[in-house]
Amino acid sequence: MSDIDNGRRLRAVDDGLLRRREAIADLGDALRLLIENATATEAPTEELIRAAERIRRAAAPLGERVRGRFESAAADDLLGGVRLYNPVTGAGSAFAPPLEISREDGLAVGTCTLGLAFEGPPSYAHGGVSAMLLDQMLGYAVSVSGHPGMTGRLDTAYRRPVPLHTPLRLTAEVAAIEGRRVTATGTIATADEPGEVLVEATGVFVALRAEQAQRLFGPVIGRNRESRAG
Ligand SMILES: CCCCCCCCCC(=O)SCCNC(=O)CCNC(=O)[C@H](O)C(C)(C)COP(=O)(O)OP(=O)(O)OC[C@H]1O[C@@H](n2cnc3c(N)ncnc32)[C@H](O)[C@@H]1OP(=O)(O)O
Repeated sequence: MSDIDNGRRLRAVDDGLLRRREAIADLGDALRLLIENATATEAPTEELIRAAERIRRAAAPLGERVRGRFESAAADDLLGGVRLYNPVTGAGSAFAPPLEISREDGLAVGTCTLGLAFEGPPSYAHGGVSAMLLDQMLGYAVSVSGHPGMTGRLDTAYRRPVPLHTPLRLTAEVAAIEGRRVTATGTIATADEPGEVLVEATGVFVALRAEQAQRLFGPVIGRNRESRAG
């Protein structure tokens, strides 16, 4: 194959992957709308019955070709950090708020707005959801510090309830690196009052030894490499 043909082939692969990722994000948006509306709805009972039937019909074709536990999604790039179905940040996840994270002067900063699907105490976020957001924020800060690890411990202090339907601002940063242990801290506040901390967390992340990483993730990473090569 000539270089030109090869270049065209690679561009076609890139265009196909890009299109699939956009389609996954669009499906994720539709699912998140469905979940929020299904949680907030006060529509008549007959409408709920019809909706359940329509949703089952829409889900069926998606279930015809599915991946197993040890296969990463075709549109993901595990080693490149692209995880479209991450339950906190994934654009394709029906479950994710989704949380968007960026870096500002060495600080990880996250933004999201939680809907009624995340309600714990009436009109406020469930405490487990706050812990989930902070686990991701701290894990991100630890990962971009160049010392990735798994959460060994996550301590959360709930100072004030986290309001729903309110833009939130989250932060995280690495506080200490001691051998395989990395300690990170983070906060949740509203975007309007970033100085008033609603929830704060301290997490200890532990870097895996090579044999641990191989034992836990070997089957998935091996398949990911094979599919990239193919
Ligand atoms: C851009 C990408 C962003 C990605 C963000 C992802 C965020 C999400 C992250 C997660 O949610 S990870 C999933 C939840 N976590 C787990 O499932 C971890 C389950 N636990 C384990 O697999 C093991 O317990 C663990 C790997 C954490 C530690 O086991 P080891 O056998 O390697 O620990 P070891 O006993 O050798 O201890 C190593 C060091 O870590 C310390 N350590 C271990 N477990 C600890 C713990 N739980 N708390 C505090 N320190 C801990 C331990 O004291 C020791 O410190 P020193 O080296 O200073 O002596």
